[in-house]
Amino acid sequence: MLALGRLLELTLAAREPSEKIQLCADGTRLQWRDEGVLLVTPPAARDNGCDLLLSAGIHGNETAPVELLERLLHGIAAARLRPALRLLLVLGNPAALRSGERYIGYDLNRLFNGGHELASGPEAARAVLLEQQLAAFFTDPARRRLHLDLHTAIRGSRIEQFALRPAAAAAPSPASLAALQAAGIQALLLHNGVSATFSGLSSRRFGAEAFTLELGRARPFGENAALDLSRLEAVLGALIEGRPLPPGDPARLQLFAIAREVIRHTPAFRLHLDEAVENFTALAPGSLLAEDEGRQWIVEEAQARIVFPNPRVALGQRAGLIVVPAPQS
Ligand SMILES: O=C(O)CCC(=O)N[C@@H](CCC(=O)O)C(=O)O
Ligand SMILES: [Zn+2]
Repeated sequence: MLALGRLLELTLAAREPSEKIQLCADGTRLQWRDEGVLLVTPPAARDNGCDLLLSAGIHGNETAPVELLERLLHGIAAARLRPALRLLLVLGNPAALRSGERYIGYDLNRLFNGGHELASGPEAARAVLLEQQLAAFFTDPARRRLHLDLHTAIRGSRIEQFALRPAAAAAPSPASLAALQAAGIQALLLHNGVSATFSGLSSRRFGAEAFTLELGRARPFGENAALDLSRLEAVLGALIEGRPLPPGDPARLQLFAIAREVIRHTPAFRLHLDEAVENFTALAPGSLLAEDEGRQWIVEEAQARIVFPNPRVALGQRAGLIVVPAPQS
């Protein structure tokens, strides 16, 4: 195995490779760009004009997607997978991956699109570095730009695998929706405001078609055997090699809009949901969902469901999303 094929091992050990550039047997070039950031360039004759950013580990306790990227990279390094596009692989938060925590000081996925200006410490520095890496990767406006940021969720979910799309000028393309469905994604949540997330950055600043994928529940390294990511792996393998993707049916994706964000403003914040309540659980109309000093969140929306309920977020951060079904376009 080429040393640069061991991106995860190097990153977890906080080691830099002695050689920063290596060639795979099929002519693919691997370049270590920085800690946890690897650029994969195909031979020019195979390049199909697409720039694909695949990221995982933006949250350090979300390991299944990191293991998935590692498997893909091993395939590339061994020339079993022959890339036909430029690919940037990013392990988002190396320090948090080493400690197995969601984050060290600040949630990295709230620090993009200018969010780092109010923060400090390892995540603020990492957000700046990742923005620079994206600026160096997405340079040619003539190339197709895609970003999939892979996550797992803190809680169980009535819909196990789903995607979130940052607000963007253009509606998601039918081809992308078909690809998501083929990859095992069952639902899509459409953000409606500026997101300080990594996918929000690639969408807003670099015009990439970007999605955050939620791929089951967050567990430590080595404990992900029960999670089946084989459909996503097949789609990513085909995308990387420029092969036709497995067929998918966009009509089978459930669409949701974000009706309201519940924000924890003060230490007095209370969320009136049991710890066992799963993502996409229905919320009873008229019920008191949360309260904070002088504020109440009462469920007003028909067919509302809760996603990412978390009363322990930092002050000023999102403690849950109230989502509602959106019309299929
Ligand atoms: O399970 C949870 O509460 C959070 C899981 C997670 O990390 N989700 C992402 C979603 C990002 C987006 O809205 O695109 C996050 O909270 O950063
Ligand atoms: Zn996450």
